[in-house]
Amino acid sequence: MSILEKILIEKEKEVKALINQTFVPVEAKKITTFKERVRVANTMAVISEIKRSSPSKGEIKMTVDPVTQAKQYEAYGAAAISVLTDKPFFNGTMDDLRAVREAVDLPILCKDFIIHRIQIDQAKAAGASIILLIVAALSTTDLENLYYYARSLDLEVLVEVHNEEEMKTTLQLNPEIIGINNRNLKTFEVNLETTEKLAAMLTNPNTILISESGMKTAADVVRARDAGAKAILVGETLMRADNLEQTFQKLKVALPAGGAK
Ligand SMILES: O=P(O)(O)OC[C@@H](O)[C@@H](O)c1c[nH]c2ccccc12
Repeated sequence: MSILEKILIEKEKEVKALINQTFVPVEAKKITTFKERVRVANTMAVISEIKRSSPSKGEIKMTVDPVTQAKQYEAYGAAAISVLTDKPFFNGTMDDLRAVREAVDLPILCKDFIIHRIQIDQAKAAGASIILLIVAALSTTDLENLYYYARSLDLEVLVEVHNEEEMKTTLQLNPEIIGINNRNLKTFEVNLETTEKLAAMLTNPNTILISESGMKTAADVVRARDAGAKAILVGETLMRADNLEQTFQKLKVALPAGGAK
């Protein structure tokens, strides 16, 4: 059984426990959307992730304080913050997201494996403004239903793909934001060529393309940029950075002039 299959079994259980629960919403904040931030940016937008551990890397930084980390991300110019909220495999919690929401004024991505509307309700109540839909984890019908449900709640949606077939499915939906995950969630293998290969399939020039996972050096980011990415999603490199300010400087490469739409 692949790790993704194992995770999805756990998610089914979590969803059962969530059904019929109501969630107390955090106080509303007026936040500039991720899409708008990307539109005006002239450097690569960095979605900066809070990730204590992962199935592929084990412990990354178990002692991290999500609020302190998020405030630093904001200070050094993150475009959005991604908070892993999955507990069994990534040691995150929805309370992390809630705390980060109160501490910063950036868009927040709820990084989880969403298979049911109730998780979207929960993420929204905790203060997420972006949710993730992983195409590999969903049937086409569920993908569509969850996508339109999230949009109806005014959430931004990051649709994540890893191969050509998933990209084809996603293009039917024509979402505003597509993330290409360089990491295969079934084997954990990371290959930056994935972004280059799948970006070439994009048809709508207004789609915001995000290259996800495995970004370490400025050269990696330049590759993603040259493939058309306007944003990168970075976890481990930021979590392990000794000097976050310098790391952000390195990752925020210039975008081509007039490239930002
Ligand atoms: O730590 P990295 O290699 O910078 O990766 C960040 C992010 O892309 C990765 O955490 C991720 C991408 N898609 C996911 C889906 C579920 C869990 C995690 C992920």
